[in-house]
Amino acid sequence: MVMEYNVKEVASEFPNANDFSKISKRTARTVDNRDSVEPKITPDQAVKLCDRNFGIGADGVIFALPGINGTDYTMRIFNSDGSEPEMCGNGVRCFARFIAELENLQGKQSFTVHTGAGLIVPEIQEDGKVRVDMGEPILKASDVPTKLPANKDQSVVRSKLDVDGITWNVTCVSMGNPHCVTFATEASQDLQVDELNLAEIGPKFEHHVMFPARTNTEFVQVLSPKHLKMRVWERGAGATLACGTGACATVVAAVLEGRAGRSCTVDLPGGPLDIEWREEDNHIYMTGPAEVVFYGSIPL
Ligand SMILES: N[C@H](CCC[C@H](N)C(=O)O)C(=O)O
Repeated sequence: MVMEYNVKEVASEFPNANDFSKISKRTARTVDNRDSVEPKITPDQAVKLCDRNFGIGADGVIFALPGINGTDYTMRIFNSDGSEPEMCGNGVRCFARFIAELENLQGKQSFTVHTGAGLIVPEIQEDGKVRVDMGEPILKASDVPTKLPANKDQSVVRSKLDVDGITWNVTCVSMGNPHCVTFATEASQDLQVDELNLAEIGPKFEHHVMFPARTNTEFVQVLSPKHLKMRVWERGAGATLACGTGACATVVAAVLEGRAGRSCTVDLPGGPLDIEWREEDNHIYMTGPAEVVFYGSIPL
């Protein structure tokens, strides 16, 4: 027997199930899961929710669960293909805004959130933007993970990667989830990111044998040492309009390759993010918007 649930009923069933969308143009649905340690919808249902033709449409589904080991909350994510990543940078800004709405909090707020990438601390600022302590980047090749041989200490920096006959220069960074960042191919030292066919090359990076957990891939153009332009093909979601962990990985890669400073604005198709890789604590801080733009419903 198929249990037909209209998402509104699901919402009424879970009175706080809500839809937070278009966070920095990365759309995410956030589910109030504070009363249960297991996600209230399955990965298959998340795929249905995310479907842009027969569902509401999103890049992923985020769950606000009870905290672990003293954190305020736990965040879990299902990508639009149903896979579960360790972390979602734009998603954690959705999460913070969602919690503030649920708990009717006003003004400056910060939360401790347990994630697959460890402790993450989003803070809603007076101007409404959300600043997130994204923790430290993970650079050890085997921890990204990548099978590419380390070529700078234990990390992969501006290394060669053959993708379907084209040699790309890549730097590999984990923000809890894997990222392959490229600024150039052997033949073209400066990418014109708007000219790239992401649908064609994205999956070849995502499923490349050198990335045993698949990878998110960022294609980057350096506009200045403080200003980068990036397009992303996301693991489990495809081409999205923004990727928070990807923007953080991009700045780390730019610093490691000597292309930019530690504080940059990263322009994504969905809007800019301000990223700082702070030398004092080696943490990365991401600042960007978070807003509700529409609600939807779907029978599950
Ligand atoms: N697709 C990503 C998860 C979402 C991360 C990204 N959208 C972000 O905002 O950080 C992955 O599988 O690692």
